[in-house]
Amino acid sequence: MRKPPQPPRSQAGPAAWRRDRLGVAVRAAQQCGDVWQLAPGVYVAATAGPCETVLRRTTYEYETTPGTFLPAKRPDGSVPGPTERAHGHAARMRALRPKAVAARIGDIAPGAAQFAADWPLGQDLSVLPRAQRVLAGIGSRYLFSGDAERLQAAGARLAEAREQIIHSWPLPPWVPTPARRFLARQQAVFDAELRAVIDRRRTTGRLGDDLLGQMLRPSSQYGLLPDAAIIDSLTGLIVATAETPTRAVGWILLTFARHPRVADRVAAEAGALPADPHAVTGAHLDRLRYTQAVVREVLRLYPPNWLLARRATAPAELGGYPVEPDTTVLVCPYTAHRDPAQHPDPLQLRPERWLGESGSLVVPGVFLPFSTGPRACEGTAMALAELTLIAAETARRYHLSEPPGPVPSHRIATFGALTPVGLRLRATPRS
Ligand code: HEM
Repeated sequence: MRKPPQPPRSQAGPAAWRRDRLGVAVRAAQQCGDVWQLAPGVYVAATAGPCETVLRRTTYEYETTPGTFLPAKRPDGSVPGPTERAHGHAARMRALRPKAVAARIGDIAPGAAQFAADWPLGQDLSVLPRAQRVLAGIGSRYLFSGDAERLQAAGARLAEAREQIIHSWPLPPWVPTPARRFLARQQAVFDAELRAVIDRRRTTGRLGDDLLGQMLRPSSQYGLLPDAAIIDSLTGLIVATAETPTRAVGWILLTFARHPRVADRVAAEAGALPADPHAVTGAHLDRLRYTQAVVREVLRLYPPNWLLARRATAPAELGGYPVEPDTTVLVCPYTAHRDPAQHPDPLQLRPERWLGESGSLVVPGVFLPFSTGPRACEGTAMALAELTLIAAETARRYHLSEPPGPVPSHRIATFGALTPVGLRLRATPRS
């Protein structure tokens, strides 16, 4: 059977992969083209066409692998059926679709402004932990409004437990490692807190207009969503609202430090935002066109999920090669985004490529930071809104710079994500 090309072992064997995954992926895409083989039974989709095919055919010929936000299987081994999945998706999207997000900008903007306003001056600040705290706060408010405080602490511990699992050694699933026991304990605490909130809202009849409220409402098509599905969804969402956007904030702020002229233009545009963040509306956000272009350009260059994993469930074809069931297919937005056929001068930061002649936003080529197809990111609109506001509020207050001296401001980690680990930046007030 015809197989995709495999780069020489010295360049892409297990040792090279462990040392420098990103470098291996970039070189292999240059040498081998659209689809290449990392190991027997592990294919990598490197360019736009194959990446989009795999993502769009997920749930048909491919499935997501465990570890993504909404697991295929519950911890008790039960599997939500297709109707329950569709129902859960519809309930979440009632609160996450672009119009719903635009209507709740007033819940997002104060957190974004606070992130900027509270930046401690005169020191090299460790950016990611602070961004994570603020994003977790914005996320919890969006999910739980008045109950946010109660659930945020348990949610943060759950996210921490999940992080430990991602970075622990991959032992068979039945081994009760300390990290797995910690995760199970934190999941139980979060479940109990959330159940208490759900019970209270049902008893009082005040379901709420937040995401939880949308999930508690019956749908005309499906009726009431089972509690297990609500808890699953909110477990995934509480992690999703803080985890990936934190990395994106890191890349955006690092970009400001390295491209001061881009930051200046964002700052000028942000001057039109109301001084009171509670007064910010969807219309204000819409007008931040250049800032939105910068956010997209940074996500193109540094997709926080640079490699997405799928498993073939049925015979398929990819880039002219047959794919057998059980093959792992890795989708690489990082190399797809840096293909000159999609984005000319792909290594250059050029926010203007996202702006059409009339200044409106356009999509100039492949753009997969949020994936695409049936399992694409449900939080795209919310993420773009909060990243745009955090970028605008920070740039309008400060010049950012990397600490001087021989120590790098961050190191790039690519284990399950593309992260500027340990990123430190210094802020100097504008004017
Ligand atoms: C910069 C910010 C974000 C990025 C880059 C991002 C990216 C992604 C990507 C690539 C996936 C697909 C993962 C895969 O296919 O394996 C995904 C899934 C998901 N994201 Fe996001 N995300 C972001 C923020 C958010 C936010 C703020 C939320 C919630 C409000 C969210 C909710 C979800 C959910 C629920 C899924 C799972 C969808 C499913 O499995 O059907 N994400 N995200």
